[in-house]
Amino acid sequence: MSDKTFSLDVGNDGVAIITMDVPGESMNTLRDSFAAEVRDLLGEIVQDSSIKGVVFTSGKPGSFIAGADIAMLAACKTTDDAYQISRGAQQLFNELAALKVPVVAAIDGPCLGGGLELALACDYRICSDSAKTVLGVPEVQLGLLPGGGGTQRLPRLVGVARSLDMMLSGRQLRAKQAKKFGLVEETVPLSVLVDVAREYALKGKRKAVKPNLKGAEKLLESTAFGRKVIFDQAGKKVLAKTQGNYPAPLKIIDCVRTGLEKGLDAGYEVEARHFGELVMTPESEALRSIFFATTEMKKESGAGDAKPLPLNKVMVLGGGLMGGGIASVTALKAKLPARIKDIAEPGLQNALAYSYKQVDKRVKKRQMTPAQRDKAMSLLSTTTRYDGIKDVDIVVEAVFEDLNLKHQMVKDVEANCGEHTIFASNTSSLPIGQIAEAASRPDKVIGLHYFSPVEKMPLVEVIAHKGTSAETIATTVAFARKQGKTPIVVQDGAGFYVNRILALYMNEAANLLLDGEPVEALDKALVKFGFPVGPVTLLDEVGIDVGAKISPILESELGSRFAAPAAFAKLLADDRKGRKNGKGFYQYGGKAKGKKPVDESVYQVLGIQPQGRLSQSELAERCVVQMLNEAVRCLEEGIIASPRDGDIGAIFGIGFPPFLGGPFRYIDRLGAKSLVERLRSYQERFGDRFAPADKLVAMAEQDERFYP
Ligand SMILES: C[C@H](O)CC(=O)SCCNC(=O)CCNC(=O)[C@H](O)C(C)(C)COP(=O)(O)OP(=O)(O)OC[C@H]1O[C@@H](n2cnc3c(N)ncnc32)[C@H](O)[C@@H]1OP(=O)(O)O
Repeated sequence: MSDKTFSLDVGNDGVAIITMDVPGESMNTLRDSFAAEVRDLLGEIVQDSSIKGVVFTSGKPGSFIAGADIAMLAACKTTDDAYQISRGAQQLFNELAALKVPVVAAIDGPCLGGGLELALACDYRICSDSAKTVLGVPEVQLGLLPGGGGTQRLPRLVGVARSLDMMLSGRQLRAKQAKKFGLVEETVPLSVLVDVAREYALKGKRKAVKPNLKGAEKLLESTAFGRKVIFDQAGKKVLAKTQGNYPAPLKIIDCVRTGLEKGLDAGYEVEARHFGELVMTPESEALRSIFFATTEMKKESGAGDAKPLPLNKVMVLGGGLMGGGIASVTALKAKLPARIKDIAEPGLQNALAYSYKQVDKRVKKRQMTPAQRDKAMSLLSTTTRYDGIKDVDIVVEAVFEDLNLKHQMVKDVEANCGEHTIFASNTSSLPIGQIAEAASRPDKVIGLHYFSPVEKMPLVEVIAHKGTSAETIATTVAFARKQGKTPIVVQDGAGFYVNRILALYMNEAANLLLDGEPVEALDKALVKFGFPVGPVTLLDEVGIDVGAKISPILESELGSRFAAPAAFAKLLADDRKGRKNGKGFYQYGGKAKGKKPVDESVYQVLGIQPQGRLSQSELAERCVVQMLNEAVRCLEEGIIASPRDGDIGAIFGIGFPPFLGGPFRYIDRLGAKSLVERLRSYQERFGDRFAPADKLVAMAEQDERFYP
């Protein structure tokens, strides 16, 4: 194996092919140490007068370049280290762009971040139409900005508004969309990719780069005033979305603006400066940690060396919202046949309609063809009886939260399915060990807890009870992954991990409400803190009745700190269930989308006078410290295996602010000692529900951290 990353091959037609293939890696990423090798090749090209054009391609099938090596960025010790990386990339790409002969990027697979910036420095970009081909600048999701000249080249190629959309969202465009955006010249089948790129390489140097804009878009972008409107709007949108918690987006806007107002040199300089600053921020460190954690988790079986069993056929019990969602991701994402069973036809029709809606949405967005939709739907079948299921590999039950009913399901499945069939329960509150008591093969019983809406929420908890076999765990983890989920394996116990930490946070919000803090003030405070929605909105969404059902289970299993405030019973007595029956903390009558007004009559029902006394930060802190403390208890009790799993679980399951990196990273940032002090001061004022976890106290005494 060659120890070189780049090779040069000049064809008889005078086209030189540069192939990038980082030795020993599954994916190409860019490192500053490659610069010398690339410069040597560029020197050779300049020297060779027979070369008429260059094609830049990858030697790894299905992987162009996934961006700069994130580990290299994480290793930066100072702002200047990161500034130099950005400057180095800009210079190298400028040298590539300055070649006298045309350069064409032939793209197959991910072309992201620095990879796209390299492609942008080429005269032409041709990409394959393969499903793996995606183009984008996802740096913002790492708390960064495109630091290889992307903030300057992208707006000049696709326009200001489109480039801001790409850079501020970090979204990845598929081949067709990339063509529409003017990002690539052509999308072609992989088999002819390099041939077409060769033809472009012989076309001559590209003269001018101009975005392909029409109508109002063109008009707006062609004047300084119009561009100012775009920047101002983007800035406002960013602040509303990020609540000022993420520094990268505003810096991205600044780079684009500077470059367009003051010229390329000023633009490159500000890009590198901001890039250097961002790499060293705690927000970027936290966001990078999520990338490292999820990449690591993709390789884990969830049960040591255990290997997953093959999965060919799935059954879903219950055609409700959860069952429908589970069947839908099984067919659509995992591409496995799923048989849905319900006691009555209407449930089955609902489940099918639900799945159809999901796939049809994708057809409307042109992410799928009608034929692909029909193929996905053909994987779903329905039944009201246990028939045609002898060979199913896994049954996911999503019926009512009733232990007797679940016991019956276990028995039915054992009687009708094969010896190897796994019984996975989507319970959100019942201990899996109790469900397994009805099983003659308890090693095949496991929990598989999805979050609603199933197709959107990325997390699942895989819950092993004491008797679950390692093979069952590994198979269930593999199944969840096929469905596009990030699974964390947790131990059995009331509320498992996610609902357990969420319950205490929600209870504290309820306590604050009963102390007279207004509904909007609470929701605003936690949204400002970084959660996607506030706790009161969340309770309305989840259902006040659902919360009321779970609380007593948690209280009896885990202790009085889980007791829901007694006054909440009055809400149910007033038939307030939340959004589902149009009656909760907010009003749901109006047709208008967006923010709903608070239903002020709720204060009367609860017997309180709303009167905001506490600051936003105190409101947020009181709820959040409860969540942090309980997360530590879960680690202490072995409910979660590691701080990493606890962080990913909270971010993907609840929307814990990603820029804080999860509860455990956030505790490290606060310091265990300072958290214990805050908890103790609340404990003195409000009682033992704030008593700090033993592990936290011990860590505070030893001045320890969860992460090195
Ligand atoms: C100066 C520049 O502007 C700065 C930058 O470019 S910052 C980087 C921007 N790029 C990104 O954020 C892309 C990050 N990568 C991804 O999103 C995904 O890996 C992907 C969509 C490319 C592929 O996903 P998937 O097929 O599921 O493969 P995945 O398991 O994630 O990755 C495969 C391998 O590539 C590695 N990898 C992918 N992108 C990487 C990156 N940018 N840096 C370091 N390693 C990377 C992964 O760690 C993994 O390594 P392993 O095989 O040793 O575990």
